[in-house]
Amino acid sequence: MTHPFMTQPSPSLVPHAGLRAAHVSVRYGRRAVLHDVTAGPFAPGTVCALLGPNGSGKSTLLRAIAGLVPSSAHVTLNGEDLSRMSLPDRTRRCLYLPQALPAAVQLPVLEALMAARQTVRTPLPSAPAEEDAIQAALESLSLFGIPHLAMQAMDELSGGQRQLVGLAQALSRKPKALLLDEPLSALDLHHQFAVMDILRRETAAHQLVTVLVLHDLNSALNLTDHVTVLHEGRITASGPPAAVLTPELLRETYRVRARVDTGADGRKFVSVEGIA
Ligand SMILES: Nc1ncnc2c1ncn2[C@@H]1O[C@H](COP(=O)(O)OP(=O)(O)OP(=O)(O)O)[C@@H](O)[C@H]1O
Repeated sequence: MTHPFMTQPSPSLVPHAGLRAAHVSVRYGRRAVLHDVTAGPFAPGTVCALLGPNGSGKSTLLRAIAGLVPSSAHVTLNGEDLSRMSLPDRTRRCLYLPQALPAAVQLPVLEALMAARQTVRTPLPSAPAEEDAIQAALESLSLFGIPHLAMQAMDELSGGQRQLVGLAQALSRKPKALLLDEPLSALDLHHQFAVMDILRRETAAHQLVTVLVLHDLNSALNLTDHVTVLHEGRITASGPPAAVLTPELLRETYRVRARVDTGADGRKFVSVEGIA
C-alpha cells in the first residue's frame, strides 16, 4: 500500500545533485525481491534512513545501488551515471559498508585502514606518502574514539569494535555517497549516538549523501533528515521523518499498534503498545 506521504528529500539547488536510483528490480533466482523501485534523489549533506520490516529488501536495495547485485537499476550521483562505470570507479564514489566486516582478517587495524585507503589512490610508495596514510588512518580511528585499537588484530576485535573500525575505514576512503547497512546494530547506546553524530557532521561538512538502514525508529525520527520506507520490495513512503512515521504507517508496515509522541524537549518518540 502506498502511504499518502510521498515526497522527495529537500531538493538541492544544484541540478542533478544527490543520489538517485531509478527502476531497481532485483530477482534472486525466480523470486522477485525489488519491484521497479525508484529511490531518491537523496540530497548532498543529508542523512537518509532506509526503513522497513525484515526481508522487505533494504540491504538488497543498498547493494543494487552499489552495483553489487545484478539489477536493472539506473543510478546517478551528482549527475554522474554510476550504472555505466566499472565497479572500482563506482565504489570510489559510492561505498557500501555491510553490516559485519569479515571476522577472519588477521591484519592490524591500522594496516587494514591503510590498505582500504590505498584502493582509492594512485600508489605512491614513498616515505611521505606512507606517513600521510598512517596519519589519515589514525585520524579516522580518532574520529570514532578508537585510536587505541590501531595495533590490535582485526580478528581480535569485539563485534561493536569491528563495526566502528568498518565505519572509520569507510569514511577514510572519502566517497561521495555512503551506503551503510545497519551501522548501529552492534553498538551500545553511547556509541549509537556518537556514531550518528559523527555521520551527521561528516555528511554536512563534506556534502556526502549518507543512506543507512536502521531498525531503531527513534533514531530515524530524531537523527536523520529523511526516511524512505520499504515494504515487500516496494517503497511505500518517503519524506521528512516526523511526517512519514505515523501510527498508521507503523500499523500497515510493521503490524504494530504504536504511538508517536513529542517529549518536553520537542523530540519525537515511538512507543509500541502491542502487535496489530
Ligand atoms: N543472496 C540471496 N539469495 C536469495 N535470496 C536472498 C538473498 N539475499 C536476500 N534474499 C532474500 O531477499 C529478501 C530481501 O532481503 P534483504 O536482505 O534485502 O532484506 P532486508 O530488508 O535487508 O531484511 P533485514 O531487515 O532482515 O536485514 C528476503 O526475502 C531474503 O530472503
